Amino acid sequence: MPDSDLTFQNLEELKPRAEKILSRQAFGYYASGSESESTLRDNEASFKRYRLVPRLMVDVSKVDTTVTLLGRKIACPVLVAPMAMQRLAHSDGELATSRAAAAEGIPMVQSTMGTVELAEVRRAGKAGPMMMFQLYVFKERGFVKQLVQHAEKSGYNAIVVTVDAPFLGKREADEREGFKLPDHLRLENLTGLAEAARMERKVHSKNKGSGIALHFADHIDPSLTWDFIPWLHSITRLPIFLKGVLCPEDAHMGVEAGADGIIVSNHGGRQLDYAPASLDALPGIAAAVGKRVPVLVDGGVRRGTDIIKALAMGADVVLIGRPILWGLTLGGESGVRKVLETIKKELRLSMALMGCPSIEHLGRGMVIAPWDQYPNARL
Ligand SMILES: Cc1cc2nc3c(=O)[nH]c(=O)nc-3n(C[C@H](O)[C@H](O)[C@H](O)COP(=O)(O)O)c2cc1C
Ligand SMILES: CCCCC(=O)C(=O)O
Repeated sequence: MPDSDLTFQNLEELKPRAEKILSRQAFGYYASGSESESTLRDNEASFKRYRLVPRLMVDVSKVDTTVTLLGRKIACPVLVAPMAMQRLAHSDGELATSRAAAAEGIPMVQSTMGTVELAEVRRAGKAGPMMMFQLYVFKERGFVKQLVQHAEKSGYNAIVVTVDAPFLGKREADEREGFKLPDHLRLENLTGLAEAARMERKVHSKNKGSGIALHFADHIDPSLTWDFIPWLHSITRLPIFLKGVLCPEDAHMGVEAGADGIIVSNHGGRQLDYAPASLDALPGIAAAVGKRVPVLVDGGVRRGTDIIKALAMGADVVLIGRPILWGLTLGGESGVRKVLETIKKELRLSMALMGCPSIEHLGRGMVIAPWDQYPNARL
């Protein structure tokens, strides 16, 4: 597939361009949310509801976007969100994303459901600051143990357990299109295991409806409870982040159960429709966590100003999902690099315009919610 023209101004213009290149099945799988896609739309819409109040007369001749996560310095407070099946977008798939993220000094989170084997993806990103492995919890715990320990040995620096998916959400585009993984691709982390052969058949199955939803229902454990976290700690030394938290009480229970990080997320609007927009859920969760562990957020981050809003409202780092897949579709490694470069540049300029020479200058007072008063407003 020839790489297309990589002149673009911003991340918001990429989706229609990727749609022209991808198959209907692949675009539907990547772009869609669940049911009426209310949460999917609300993720981006929520960022647009908040306003920023710049501060003036601060020396912003130098702007430092770096932050520290798990003791490692990263180029800016951004991670590449875990996303399955990246070879649907480009033949280099996860390898391209991993190289691009490393070159930009940004950590990638690798999905369990990758189409390149996890150790290869880690090797491709060895020049980067770190990588995390996203875990889906299979009913077969022996398999989970093997997967996690393999990720640890391969050099991943943290485990991200996705806790919002006891079943896959009802994604009607996938049902309509009968979404399956094409025959030339494999879920490479699941091969070589007895269990995997049966799973693979399901993912490629000729059954009507979404192949991945069927796979999920068969093999992912919907009985997961908080005692899973101490068990996971018992089989790995890696820090454990929980992804998919939307309720302050769950954030608190997660930290009590031993989580080393909380990711506020509604899975890009792909799980429970009418779940709150991630940004709206964030302040309550940040308050409940109370700086005991890092708080991350994803869903709808498309602009440098979105990163500023999320950080000012209590996040330490954001994750970016779909725009990475659109960049990968357009131009493989170069496409992903351009996406990350673009948002980094926007972040740097907006920080300067906000009067923030470094990330710790960002605070709640700089963001106005629709229900807040403007500073010193006279009614
Ligand atoms: C195509 C696609 C595949 C995804 N696969 C996974 C996955 O394997 N594991 C996971 O925890 N989240 C997965 N997610 C959710 C993302 O990690 C992230 O929460 C979401 O996409 C962020 O929202 P955004 O796309 O609006 O930036 C996936 C999202 C998309 C769009
Ligand atoms: C079977 C792959 C599921 C990946 C996922 O989490 C998603 O599509 O949202």
